Amino acid sequence: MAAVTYELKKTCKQSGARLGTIHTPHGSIDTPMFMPVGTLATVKTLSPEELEDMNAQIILSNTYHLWLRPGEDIVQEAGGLHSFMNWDRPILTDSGGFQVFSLSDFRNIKEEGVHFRNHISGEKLFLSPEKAMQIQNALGPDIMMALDECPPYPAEESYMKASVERTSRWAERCLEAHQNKETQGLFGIIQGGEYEHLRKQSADDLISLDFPGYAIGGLSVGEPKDVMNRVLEFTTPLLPSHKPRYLMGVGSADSLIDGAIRGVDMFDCVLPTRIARNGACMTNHGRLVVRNAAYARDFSPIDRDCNCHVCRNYSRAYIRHLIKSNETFGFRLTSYHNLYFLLDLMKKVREAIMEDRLLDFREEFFEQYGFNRP
Ligand SMILES: C=CCOC(=O)Nc1nc2cc3[nH]c(NC)nc3cc2c(=O)[nH]1
Repeated sequence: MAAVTYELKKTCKQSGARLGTIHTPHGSIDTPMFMPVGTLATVKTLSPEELEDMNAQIILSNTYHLWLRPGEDIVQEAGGLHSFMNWDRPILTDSGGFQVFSLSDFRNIKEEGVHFRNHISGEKLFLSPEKAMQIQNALGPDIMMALDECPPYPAEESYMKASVERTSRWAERCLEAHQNKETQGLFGIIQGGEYEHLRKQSADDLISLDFPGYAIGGLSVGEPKDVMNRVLEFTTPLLPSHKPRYLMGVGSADSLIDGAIRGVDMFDCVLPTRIARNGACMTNHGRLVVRNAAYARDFSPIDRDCNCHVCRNYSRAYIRHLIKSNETFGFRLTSYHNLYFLLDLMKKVREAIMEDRLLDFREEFFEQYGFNRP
């Protein structure tokens, strides 16, 4: 029995969107869905109980970061990530190092793997497909990601072609090195940049390896949104409809809706918790920077149309005061609200697909949120 399976439940009549359920050893996940990011085995400032309260179905953690701190051996001795962080729902690990790999000064990609610097100590490190699998097998997530190269944007077509071919060879090496096939699913990552024929080549290579799910990589790396949407338009149809599709690193409200419309099932992004720590909040009426002086005497909730615990119990004035005072509780309140907002948005997206009205929902949401119309 495969560790991770996907059940396609309904295809939207208005668009390429679909409803499904991903079954994993730690539970099932209704899609399309958003994954809160817990880089160092914690979704910053929030407890597992709070994540369950807001109906987070799955969270993401980072291979590279946990390899460095505390080390996958310690997590393994704790019984794996679920025991270590007291989270008994599904977990997905990605590299989390794509910034390090692509941005670090000393970064050298060879056939055997990637050489780069530890972003904390500066010491030289080496990560191969086999090492990435050994770390993830030790961490014990329900879904692991094959090691790939995420080229910078833009990239020369010749560079991208060579990179896609190496990523396909690395994907095969990851499959060979995979130890716990019965309890951990391994997803392949499609690359190819904005080149349609390279996306096809990458998809064909990885589909032939029969992964239980596929990620669309190489996006949300600085390209304009219309480029991302165009790449999704011709890439998602290349992927099997009976397997999940995961768009890596995407998490703004408009991109989640536009990705779902194009057939994406899974999303992750640090955006909601990262901007929260800067005192910025996602609301149904656009972004609200609650630390601004304008809110000093504003005793209304962050978002009058949000039903979360924070919006029902705390005011903008109070949260602004905490953020300005650098009070941890302030960051907890903005982080809780932002994650709730995106998880609730994906619930509304699933409902809209069920009622075959996702494009209408997009119009309404974009209008209310103030996104410039297409
Ligand atoms: C164990 C190794 C598993 O390898 C990976 O996780 N690889 C990988 N991660 C990404 C992360 C991204 N975040 C964004 N934007 C914020 N774009 C991303 C693109 C990629 C990508 O193309 N590949």
